[in-house]
Amino acid sequence: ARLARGAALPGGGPEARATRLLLRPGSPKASSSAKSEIRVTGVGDIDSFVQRVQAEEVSASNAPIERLLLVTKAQAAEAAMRQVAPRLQPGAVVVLLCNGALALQEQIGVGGIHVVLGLTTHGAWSKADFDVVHAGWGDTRFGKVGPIPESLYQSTLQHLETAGLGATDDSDIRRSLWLKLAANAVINPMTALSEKPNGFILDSAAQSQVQKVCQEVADVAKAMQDEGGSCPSLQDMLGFVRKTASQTADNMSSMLQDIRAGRSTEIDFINGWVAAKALQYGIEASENARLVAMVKQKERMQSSHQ
Ligand SMILES: CC(C)(CO)[C@@H](O)C(=O)[O-]
Repeated sequence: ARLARGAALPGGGPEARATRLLLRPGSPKASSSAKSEIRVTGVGDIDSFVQRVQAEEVSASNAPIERLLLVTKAQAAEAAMRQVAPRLQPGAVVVLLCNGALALQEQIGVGGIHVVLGLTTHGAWSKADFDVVHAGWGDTRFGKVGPIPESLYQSTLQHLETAGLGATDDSDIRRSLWLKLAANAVINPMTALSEKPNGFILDSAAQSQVQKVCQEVADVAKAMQDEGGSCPSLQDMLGFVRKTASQTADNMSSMLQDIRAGRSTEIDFINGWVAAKALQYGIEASENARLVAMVKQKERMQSSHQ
């Protein structure tokens, strides 16, 4: 197996290591009979497996939380943090593994906790509740963004490894998050608007728009360089965007999935954040702003048809 899964863990067995999945209050998933496992079906040579979980509403318990992996949609992250905040132990570690992590990091402020930022470029979609298709192989990495005791950080990485997420430590996570933001700023709105899989952005007809969006993201990254981390160049961003699109060529981006399901999208935390930062720094970002307007218009049209 390319990833070590909970089911294969030594000592304690899968039961002892089941991941606790906290669902939002009133989630219909909490009453599902399938809630003790997540079935993951790999496409092509990607492994299929079953991950044991213990799913319950966040309000079902007051048990203190020492380590939290936040994997909500970007627009749901702030509310989720408010719901778990009373349970977070002083010195707890919150690992943010959401699209738009650079934007969220500014928004999510709970005193007395350590934040670790993560990113993943794996392509996946949900067939049904607790039933996921792993459609494109990618990379998952984590990094420190503030002071955190080294032993606590290392043990958090160990937990993430044990849970099967891989534990690549990225010493320049902000740089990697800028690359990921460029991939999301290009792939997500362009595939949502064209209703095509991720490979669409590799078409020659898409190149001038890809270039414009990346140029604006690179300009904002450069302007914000003083806020920490090194800054990827435009060429680095273009290379990363194309690599991600070819690794996940047949996958439907999360934004296209949201549009098709009549849900709100993460556009405000991706292109919307780039456009807002550009305004703040007096930089031109009209292509990102245009994509925000078009995706919002499509969101409204789709939700009125649901
Ligand atoms: C990497 C990515 C673009 C793959 O589809 C994913 O982050 C997504 O869909 O949001």
